[in-house]
Amino acid sequence: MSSHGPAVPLTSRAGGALSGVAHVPGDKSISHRALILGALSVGETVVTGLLEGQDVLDTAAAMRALGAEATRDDDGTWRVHGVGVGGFAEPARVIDCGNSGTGVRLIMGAMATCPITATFTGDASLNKRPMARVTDPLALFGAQTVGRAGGRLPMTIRGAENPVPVRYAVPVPSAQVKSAVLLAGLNAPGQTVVIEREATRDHTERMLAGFGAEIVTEKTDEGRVITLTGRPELRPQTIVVPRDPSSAAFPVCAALIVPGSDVLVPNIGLNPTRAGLFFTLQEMGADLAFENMREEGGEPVADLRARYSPALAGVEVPAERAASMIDEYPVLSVVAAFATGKTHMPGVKELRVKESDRIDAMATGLRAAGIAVDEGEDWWTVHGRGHGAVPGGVTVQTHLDHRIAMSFLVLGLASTAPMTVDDGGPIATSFPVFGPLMAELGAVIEG
Ligand SMILES: O=C(O)C1=C[C@@H](OP(=O)(O)O)[C@@H](O)[C@H](O)C1
Ligand SMILES: C=C(OP(=O)(O)O)C(=O)O
Repeated sequence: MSSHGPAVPLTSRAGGALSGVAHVPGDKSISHRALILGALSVGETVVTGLLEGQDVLDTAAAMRALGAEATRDDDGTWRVHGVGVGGFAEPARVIDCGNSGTGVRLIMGAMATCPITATFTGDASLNKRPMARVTDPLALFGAQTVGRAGGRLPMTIRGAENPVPVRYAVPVPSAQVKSAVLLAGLNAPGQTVVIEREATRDHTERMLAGFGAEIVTEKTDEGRVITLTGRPELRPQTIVVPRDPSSAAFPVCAALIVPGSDVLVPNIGLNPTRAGLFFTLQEMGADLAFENMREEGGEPVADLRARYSPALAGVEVPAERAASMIDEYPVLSVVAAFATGKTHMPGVKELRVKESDRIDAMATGLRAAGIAVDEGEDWWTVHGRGHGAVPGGVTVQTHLDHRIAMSFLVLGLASTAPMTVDDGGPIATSFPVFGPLMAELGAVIEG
């Protein structure tokens, strides 16, 4: 949906220890992919634990617009009746992906090798984000695109009538670009090869294999070389979506900085291509444990236990870890404010093209809250003040960015004075139960 109604200011304040069990919702990345691959298989895919955030609901609506069925049972189970690889129907209306880069980029990939035309749009944030990174490789398959200047939405894609397979080295570390190319490759006869220098989240590869596609990943000097054989018959699956590590990050980080806290966040997906934040927090001295490590539905899963950590210290976050924690830098920068010393975060240019320019949004808000931040095009450094020494006491702008909103609300739970965000509405895109879940732990967040 392109807009979420009037702005919803929210204020958080220090109100005592956080404790209890936080059941965060399903993984956003896996939820999008479950709907899209379900729509591309023949028969019924059953999904439990799907994230019912607006980003994913917009992808479900898009799958319906393209001819698949996607329905929800009363108990929250989702059923997708797919149309098969290459079977998408031409949508009668513009496809509105709301706030979701993942949704629009993966769907553009999936339709680009079908002989249909579709027009995509999004909200004010999504319509500013770069799409050429996806439409450039899609053109190699034979798709044609007309969009706004700079490769921005709204944008119309005419899918290739006779798609050809592609060999493509992804120029930026992006799972969305990699996934768009692989999904386009599904309906191209022959082998599509995607090469990525830095490993990004591999849910598309894992799930394609689960649906029965022939897909092989080799580690070479060039990086990861992923080869997909086109035109498979995808077999419908039963998918149990693990809980989202990117959402778990918020109660975990809050527990580390609020004195006396002890929080358990169960069943969190810990795919190594997603878990970088938790290792970084441990390096900073966080009291964070992975309990009950196991494998569920092809993904590693654990229960996270986070306790107040009075002696956090700033660290150098290795640039090569960036892709595995790219969405977690905003909340890491909040923890860094409560640590002593500098936390330096290099190799993070991609943060500038998310729902907002996340380096700019966080640096501006942190400075207003009394924390020194240095920044360059692809790095930033937070100068921590330590526990009890973060002033807060300001209103910050969230720029239609859910992670900026949640990060500053976490900061306000431990700063000297309360923090207000101008608009908490976008939180519903990825973590619709953030407010009640944090309240249940004892957090004071008021509208
Ligand atoms: O593939 C995905 O599900 C995602 C990939 C990442 O984006 P990029 O591919 O742009 O890095 C991430 O920021 C986003 O939240 C989800
Ligand atoms: C970057 C994000 O999402 P997307 O790119 O799907 O909008 C995010 O959820 O932090």
